[in-house]
Amino acid sequence: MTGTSSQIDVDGARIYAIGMRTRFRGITVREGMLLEGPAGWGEFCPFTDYDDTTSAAWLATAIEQCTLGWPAPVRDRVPVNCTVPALAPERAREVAARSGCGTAKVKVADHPESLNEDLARVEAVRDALGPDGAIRVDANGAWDVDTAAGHIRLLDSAARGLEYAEQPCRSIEELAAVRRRVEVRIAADESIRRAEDPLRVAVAGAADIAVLKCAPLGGVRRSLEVAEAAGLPCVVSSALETSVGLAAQLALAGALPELDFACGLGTLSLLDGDIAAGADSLRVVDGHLPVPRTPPTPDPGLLDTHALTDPGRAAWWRDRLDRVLAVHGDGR
Ligand SMILES: O=C(O)CCC(=O)C1=CC=C[C@@H](O)[C@@H]1C(=O)O
Ligand SMILES: [Mg+2]
Repeated sequence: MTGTSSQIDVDGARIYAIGMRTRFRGITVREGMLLEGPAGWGEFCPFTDYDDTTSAAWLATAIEQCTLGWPAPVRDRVPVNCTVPALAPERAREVAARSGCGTAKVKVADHPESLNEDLARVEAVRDALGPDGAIRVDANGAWDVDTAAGHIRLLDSAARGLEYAEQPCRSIEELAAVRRRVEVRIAADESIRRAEDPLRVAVAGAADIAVLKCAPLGGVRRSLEVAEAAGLPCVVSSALETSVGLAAQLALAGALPELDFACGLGTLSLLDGDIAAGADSLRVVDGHLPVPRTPPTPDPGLLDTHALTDPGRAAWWRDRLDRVLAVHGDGR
């Protein structure tokens, strides 16, 4: 079941540009579009380097949100991790300590010579969380198998125990090889969201945990199907959305039958502002986020504050939406 794009107010789409507090994934300004439909607002924010075919899944997620809403959740709130970008140890310690989260995801392998910085960062985060905290690392596919096996062992001792290592290498075959060589659990992220067939990860024995992001998978309903077919414990993780798009990710986390790990959804703090206000703004409290039943409504003042004003960029987004609507093609 999907809604149709003909129900969206394309001309009324709003475009935002919000600065990042720390450069993340090479991004310093996050841009995206907010679309209104009969069920509320949805967010269309594929990263600017994604092509139209890849972006069609992001549009399907926004269309689901603003035309249909989501399946009923089985929980009211979700534990979340704090996300620690590739920062110096002092800043990393502060981010983890201030977050109020018992779990931290630490970015590693930011550049080829990063090992010593990575080790110092996870030590600092362990210091901030104390012995009961959980630490996971994310290498975004940067290592080859030998490097991954070596670095994961060293990071595991520096962290005094890693909860898991996310996407140490690029390919499914490499993930499977690393998984055979280390004791630490392996989570697949890009291997699931960029795959033609996300289920190959489980079949190939490449991961212990599946990271799900509903925007690249094409919506909450589709992600629930992937979770069921994968048969792995799942972690829902954000795509750096405002609260409007984060709400869909939380709807997914809220509807998963089992949720054994904290989710990577505490990312609003990486942005220098939000589009939703008050209780609609999904800021972490006591290491948790609520599961919204309906999409948050953008705040009119914040839509103006964060409106993308560069006419060239605005035209680029409007053209992109038109092209991706054509790819999505549901009879509009
Ligand atoms: O999972 C988290 O803690 C935060 C989200 C996060 O890390 C990511 C969001 C968006 C793009 C990705 O490069 C990145 C990831 O790899 O998981
Ligand atoms: Mg990841």
